[in-house]
Amino acid sequence: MQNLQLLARRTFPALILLTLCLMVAQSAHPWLLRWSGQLTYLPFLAMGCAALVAIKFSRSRMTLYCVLLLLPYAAQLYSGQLWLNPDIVPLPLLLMAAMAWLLWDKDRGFAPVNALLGLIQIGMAIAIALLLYTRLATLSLNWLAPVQQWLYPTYSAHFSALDVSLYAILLLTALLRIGLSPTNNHCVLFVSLLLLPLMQWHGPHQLLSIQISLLAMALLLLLSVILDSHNMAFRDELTGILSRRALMQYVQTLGKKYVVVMADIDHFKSFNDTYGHDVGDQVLRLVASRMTRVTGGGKAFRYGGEEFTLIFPRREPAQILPHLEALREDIANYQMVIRSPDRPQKKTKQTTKSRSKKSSPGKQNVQVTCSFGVAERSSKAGEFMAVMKQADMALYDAKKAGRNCVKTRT
Ligand SMILES: Nc1nc2c(ncn2[C@@H]2O[C@H](COP(=O)(O)OP(=O)(O)OP(=O)(O)O)[C@@H](O)[C@H]2O)c(=O)[nH]1
Repeated sequence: MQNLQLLARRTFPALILLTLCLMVAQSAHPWLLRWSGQLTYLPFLAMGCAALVAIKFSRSRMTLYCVLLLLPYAAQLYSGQLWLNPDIVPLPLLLMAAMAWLLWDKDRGFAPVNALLGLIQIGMAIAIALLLYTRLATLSLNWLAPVQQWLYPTYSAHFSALDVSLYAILLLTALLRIGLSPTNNHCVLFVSLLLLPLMQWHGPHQLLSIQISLLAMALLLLLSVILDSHNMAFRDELTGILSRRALMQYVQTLGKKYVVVMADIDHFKSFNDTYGHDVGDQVLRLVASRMTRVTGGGKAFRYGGEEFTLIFPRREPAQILPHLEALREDIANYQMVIRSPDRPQKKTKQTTKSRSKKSSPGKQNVQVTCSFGVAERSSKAGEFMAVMKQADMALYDAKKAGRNCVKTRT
């Protein structure tokens, strides 16, 4: 479910942009037509820039995608409608097979051996698709009759029923991949795949549509690299929430009134010792996701280790305490379902308040608690670091008071 939400969030804006571009191209506004002659080389330039940035960021797949997307465009410019010749297999379809294959692979970088491996993979994917296509094209595929009927008469000059079926299969495999791993990178690569059927379609203003879509795609590819780099810099890798670096940048924007909360998972060391580091990581992710749901205008960051920082701008401690209590209870009452650790559990003395009970096989329900220390910016503690120190001392008070509670320092 979470994957689907991510997928939709990361794919729809790109799809909408591409659709708008196509609509603009199809409108064939006289102004656009006047400029269309100048657009011939722009897609090469834009995709070339995207490829260079991708190389800089070691995105080997993205670089290959840029090249593969330009191939049918170049073929169209320089050799006419190569793929409409019935003796020749559609080039975009073959390239889509290579791109769908690459989507399942990982970025291999540009070391000569890896680059060679990448090229061999592309060659193999194209060869297999070519073989399949030529074999299937000779068979009588009666079961494709409904597709053929649907194509006739609008699209049959451009796509055979076999083409449409293979495009659909390739798109589904690509969709499955991004469904399983909806990273920014995968989503934008998936959207670029969708341009390939367009390259085979030979309708009105096709060249203009391809040119504008390629320009938009180059922009999207560039944006995805920037977004991913931003995420790497400002999001915590393990939990996905904002990181300490993001916190330090955020505090620059704070006014004169705010509250800082330091939160810490109780007895996390013994939790790690009991269940293993991997389960500890799962718990950190779960606690982090609860922290981000804090109400009352708070913003959550992972400070480091099992410590989190919450910032409440323009608030006083009295205003946020009910929200912190709600968060503390929410975490304490939450039955976290974790995958059982592979390694056998060590018998440890029950110093931890983390309780566990068996649920379904392979899964366990565990509960963890957190302690919170609160401090506000005041004339005594004017600098952010001083306020944070106060919050840290309040956290220490909470630990001393038995944990799973909220303490305030003024
Ligand atoms: N699994 C996992 N453990 C981490 C991570 N970062 C820090 N830790 C562990 O968190 C534990 C922190 O333990 P302590 O600082 O002793 O605190 P505690 O056991 O939570 O005890 P109290 O804070 O006093 O309640 C250490 O065992 C660290 O190894 C992480 O990213 N993943």
